[in-house]
Amino acid sequence: MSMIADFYGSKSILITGATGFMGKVLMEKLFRTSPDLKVIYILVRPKAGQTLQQRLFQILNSKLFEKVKEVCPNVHEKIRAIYADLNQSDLAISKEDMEELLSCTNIIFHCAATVRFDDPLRHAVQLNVTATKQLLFMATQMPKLEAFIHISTAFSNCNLKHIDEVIYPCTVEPKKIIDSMEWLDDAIIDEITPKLIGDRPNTYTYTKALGEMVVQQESENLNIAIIRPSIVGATWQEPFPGWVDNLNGPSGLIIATGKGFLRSIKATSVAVADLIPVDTVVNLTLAVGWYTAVHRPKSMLVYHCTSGNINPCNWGKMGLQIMATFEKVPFERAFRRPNADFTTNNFATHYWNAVSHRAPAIIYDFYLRLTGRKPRMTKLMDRLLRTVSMLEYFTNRSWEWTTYNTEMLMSELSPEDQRVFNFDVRQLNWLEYIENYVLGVKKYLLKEDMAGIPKAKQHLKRLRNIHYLFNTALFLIAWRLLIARSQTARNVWFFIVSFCYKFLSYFRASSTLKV
Ligand SMILES: CCCCCCCCCCCCCCCC(=O)SCCNC(=O)CCNC(=O)[C@H](O)C(C)(C)COP(=O)(O)OP(=O)(O)OC[C@H]1O[C@@H](n2cnc3c(N)ncnc32)[C@H](O)[C@@H]1OP(=O)(O)O
Ligand SMILES: NC(=O)C1=CN([C@@H]2O[C@H](COP(=O)(O)OP(=O)(O)OC[C@H]3O[C@@H](n4cnc5c(N)ncnc54)[C@H](OP(=O)(O)O)[C@@H]3O)[C@@H](O)[C@H]2O)C=CC1
Repeated sequence: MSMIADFYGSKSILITGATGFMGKVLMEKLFRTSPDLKVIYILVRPKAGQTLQQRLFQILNSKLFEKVKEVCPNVHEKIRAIYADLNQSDLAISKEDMEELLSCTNIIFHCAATVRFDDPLRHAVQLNVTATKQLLFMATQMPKLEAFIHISTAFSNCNLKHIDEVIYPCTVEPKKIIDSMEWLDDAIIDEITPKLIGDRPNTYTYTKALGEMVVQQESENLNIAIIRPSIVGATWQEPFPGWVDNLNGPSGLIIATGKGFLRSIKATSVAVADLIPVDTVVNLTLAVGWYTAVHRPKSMLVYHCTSGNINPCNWGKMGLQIMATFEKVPFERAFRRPNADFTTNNFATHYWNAVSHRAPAIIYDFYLRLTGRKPRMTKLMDRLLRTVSMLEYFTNRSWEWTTYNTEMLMSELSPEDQRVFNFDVRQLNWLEYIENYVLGVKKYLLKEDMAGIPKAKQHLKRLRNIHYLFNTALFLIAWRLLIARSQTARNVWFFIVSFCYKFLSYFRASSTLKV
């Protein structure tokens, strides 16, 4: 019997960010392992013309929830979508909903955040700091609350090389930052942002660090824990391998590479690619929720959910495996043949961006224009290169995260819980995981059918022939230009042409003789 599953069996759980990548997997696992749980409250906002109920319907009817429907047929009755907007200072929760949340909630999983690297500081502070503070304030008024689990990121202190499971203070207090956002105008905020974020690469990592400080300062008598995952990737095992539903982290780059848009990136092959499967993060999160509520540690614990220190994989190995999978299962309608060159050199990066990325995009747009269509490739390429440049910080460094608390927790679990809520990444086979990841991207993100693989392979062969033809034409043009200027080149050219001519004449003569 799983103690963790049993624990959640009778609880009312509040999840923020339930419509996000991690939130969906968290809900799925909760329902699958504890189908008797009382209720899951999810804080949702309407989005893209969809109401709360439509969004919920879409999630529950997705492939991810297929197994849940078997073990918990009345799952829709156990989810309560509550209107909330974390962009608003009071979270915009109605009075009635607030009363229900305050009186019933047993556990909170706070996953909502803006994960955009370049969000304006004001917005990132609102989502990742102020909303967290507001939620903590709500938590202090919940008489039945047993644990508050805050999802942060392993990169909140990416300005350090060695990171322990402790909160590192930022130079300016979160309270001061929150207050200043109220009276500073956008232009001034933009101006001071680089000074505030200091040696962190973006507003995301900075505001997640501020969020951790808020959690520490506002915890009062709450039972709180913080989880810091590294780069969250597709599912490893549960509910099935390779599930992914957004372009963040490596997923977008896998598409860009597989479709042949991106052929070279600035990355250090030997740097650790600290990926962690989303189901591993979810298993740790649920185990932490149980441990925090039942064992009530004296101080707030931080748990690192990383892979690099115990089962490292580097970008080089990852790139090779991604490419090997493209050979077996290519993506459909690729723009160019996939290629993944990793370079650390700035000059080489600029060179490849010009030759391998921008030039083909310009040529393709020229072709689109000639055929009366709207050019779009240059714009897409600019966006892609911007995204890649933002990820460069993470593909050219390695970090050391200690995982004492995570290991301690593993030793506290029963063998059954270690199996059902497995977060031991030592068992992860990277080659298998990456292959499933690429397959998952193809199936669940690109919605491509496996039956289209022969056609995709044929398309790649055609692209290879076009590539050869293009290179030959380019060589001949260059050569023609050269012989116009150099006597030696001209002599060599005439020698080759006369040689070919003689060879062809001999061939023709000998075949006439045979007849
Ligand atoms: C061989 C291969 C090696 C693989 C090698 C992998 C290295 C991978 C390192 C990861 C390292 C993370 C380490 C931190 C881990 C955390 O803790 S953070 C959580 C993860 N967060 C992220 O990854 C967020 C990154 N993304 C962003 O911040 C924003 O999307 C960007 C990059 C600033 C782009 O902003 P934008 O130009 O306004 O674009 P946005 O509106 O978001 O989207 C525009 C278009 O680009 C597309 N797009 C968005 N993001 C992406 C993307 N990542 N890729 C492609 N297209 C994208 C959108 O679908 C959209 O397309 P359309 O709908 O217009 O057709
Ligand atoms: N993905 C990763 O690589 C990593 C993620 N993390 C952390 O994990 C957590 C979850 O990330 P992930 O699932 O990947 O992120 P997603 O971007 O997929 O999900 C973010 C969630 O937050 C919600 N949200 C954002 N703004 C608001 C708002 N104004 N009001 C209400 N809800 C809002 C989103 O709702 P909506 O659907 O309406 O937009 C969505 O449900 C975050 O805290 C992140 O910092 C940590 C390390 C790595």
